[in-house]
Formats: sequence, C-alpha cells, structure tokens
Amino acid sequence: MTSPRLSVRDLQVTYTTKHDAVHAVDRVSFDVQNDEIFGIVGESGCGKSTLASTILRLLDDNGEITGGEIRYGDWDLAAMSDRELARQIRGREISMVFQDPNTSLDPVYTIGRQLIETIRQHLDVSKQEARKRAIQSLADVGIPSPEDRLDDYPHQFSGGMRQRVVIAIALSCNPGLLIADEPTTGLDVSIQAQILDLLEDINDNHDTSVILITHDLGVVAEVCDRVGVMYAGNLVEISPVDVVYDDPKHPYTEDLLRSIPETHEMKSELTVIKGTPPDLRDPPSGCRYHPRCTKVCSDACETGDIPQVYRENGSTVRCYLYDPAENPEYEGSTEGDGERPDGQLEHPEGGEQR
Ligand SMILES: Nc1ncnc2c1ncn2[C@@H]1O[C@H](COP(=O)(O)OP(=O)(O)OP(=O)(O)O)[C@@H](O)[C@H]1O
Repeated sequence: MTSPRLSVRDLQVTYTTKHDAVHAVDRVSFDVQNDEIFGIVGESGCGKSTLASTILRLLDDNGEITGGEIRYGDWDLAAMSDRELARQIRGREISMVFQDPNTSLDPVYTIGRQLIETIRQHLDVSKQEARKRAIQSLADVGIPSPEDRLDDYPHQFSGGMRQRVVIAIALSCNPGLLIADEPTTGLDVSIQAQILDLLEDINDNHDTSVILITHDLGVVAEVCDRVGVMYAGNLVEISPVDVVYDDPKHPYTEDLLRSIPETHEMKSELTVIKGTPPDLRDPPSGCRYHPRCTKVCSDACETGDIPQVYRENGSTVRCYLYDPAENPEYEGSTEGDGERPDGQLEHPEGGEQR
C-alpha cells in the first residue's frame, strides 16, 4: 500500500496576541493521497489559511505550532528547522499559490528572471537548462508563445495570466504537493474555470497532489476528489466529494450546503446558518458547532472533549451523532467504529489508529 503524500496528525496552531491566545487550528488530522485534489472548505475565519500556511511554516510571526505532526515523506515539517525547510521543501517539494498573484510576483523583475531564479535556487542546473525549464513551465500552464513572454514584466500580463505565471513558478521544480489558497477568488468566472482546469491538469499529468483551500463548495464539486470541512479550527468532516453533496454527515456540512445556492442539490429550502463562527480566543466547550447546531444529541455535545472521529459510509466525521454511546438513535455504521483520524477511505492504512 502506498503511503499518503502528506499526513497531518493532531495539528494545533495558536496565535499569541497582546492579551489572548487564538486557537486557530485545533487537533486537525488528515491525509492527502498521491495524485489527489483535497479541498478544504469552511466559513471565513475557520482556520483554512492558517492550516495551509502551517504546512509550509509560513505563519505570521505571532503564530506557533503548539502540537502535532506534519509528515511529508520522511520529514516532519512541524519539527524541521526553518533553514532545512527552506532548503529542502519550500518551492521544491511543496509550493504554494495565493489568492492574489501580485503578492507572489516581484513587479520589478521579468517573469523569466523570477522563474529561472526559482529553478536555480532549488535545482542544480545551468542557466541554459533553467531557461529551458522556465519556457516549459510557462507552456505547461498555457501561456502562449512562452519563449517570447520570458522578458515581460508582471504588469504586462492580465490577472488570469498572472495567476498562471505564479502557478508556473510553483510547478517549475516539479513539487509533489501544491497548496492553492483561494487561487481563483477575484478572477472572473471564465478565467476561474480555466485556472481550475489547469489545477486538474497539473494533478493528472505532473504527479502533483493538490490542496485547494476555498470557501466555494461549487469549486470543490468541480475539481476535488475529497473534501475536509473546517469549522472554528476543527476539521469536522472528511468525505469523498461524490458523497458529501448527497449525504453530508456533520450538521455543519449539511448547513453549509443548504446555505449555498449554486451547489444546493438537496431538496430542502435554502437557509442561512444562524449565528456566526465563534471567537477563537474563547471557543465554545464541547463541539465548537454546538451553539449553532440543530442536531445536538447529548450533553457531551456541549461539554465533551471530542477528539474522536467516526466513520460512516465513506466519511470521517467528528460528531457525537455517530457515537452510539451518546446518541441512542444511532444504529452504527457498516464500517465499524473506525476511530481513525485520517479520513482515509479508499486505501485505509494500518497501524495509525490512536
Ligand atoms: N496573525 C494573526 N494573529 C492573531 N489571529 C490571527 C492571525 N491570523 C489569523 N488569525 C485568526 O485565526 C483565525 C483563523 O483565521 P484564518 O485566516 O486561518 O481563517 P480562514 O478560514 O482562512 O478565513 P478566510 O476564509 O477569511 O481567509 C481567525 O480567528 C483569525 O482572526
């Protein structure tokens, strides 16, 4: 059985502010398989970007990993020195693409120079070879006449093309994992679709797994294989995409789907989720969704420590509804109790239960 490309276990991230600690990511566990596009969704402020930045340890200065592991190959990214991470991982094994391409491109250098420098920083190749690779990377992301465009500056590209250039830089060293944080937000719909097609193409043809952070469940439906749903710093559900829309398990996933018109395939009426996500300086006890949840089934929802996850028909869910001890109406899953934190469903690995 092949190991996952990335394994995150019990990850905790805290920001320290003048007066408080913000628990932005709390005991999050998931795997990303080879060649998979794994989506992460959730309302604003639920910790998606923090989670993405933590994988490459690009957190703001006041952010800190306070627990857990991030396994990539033989490395634990959570424990590596920053120097080692910069040398071995960033831009070489794992690359990141952000929402605004302008934050990733330097306006004063040609994109050729930026591409070639990235390549030579990570790979031991001649300038000529790096130039060849740069042209190929631009061609791979669909930039017409790539050789001619090497000498252009970022402002000479449209917004969608700039994002393609950023993706070309991210791909130039053939990373095993690409993390894309809201890469299409702000682009018009047709360009959005092209960038999503590009991510699929990269995933299919470059042996690159993708983590796609988005608040848009329509985007997830279009390109992801599995999705992790984040709420208030917790990953509350991990499901295959073809399951989650028909049969969401966590009440938050269900409510989220009901509140989004374009992906709403359920028969019930469109509703807004009441209330707002909690202040992560002082999150609710028990399940963090319990104050907004319409399916509270036990006192444990309000007070229990809820590290367990339950498996049910292809999904992994962190909710007492699926715990026979807390919800007598629950008749149990055909998949057994499966207290596996990784959400891995199609190729369950052994020996990782806790
Ligand atoms: N540097 C920081 N210092 C303190 N708190 C922070 C910092 N960065 C983020 N946070 C807090 O961490 C929590 C998670 O934020 P994060 O940006 O990761 O969420 P998100 O789901 O990506 O939101 P969005 O979709 O709006 O980008 C929020 O409560 C946010 O206010």
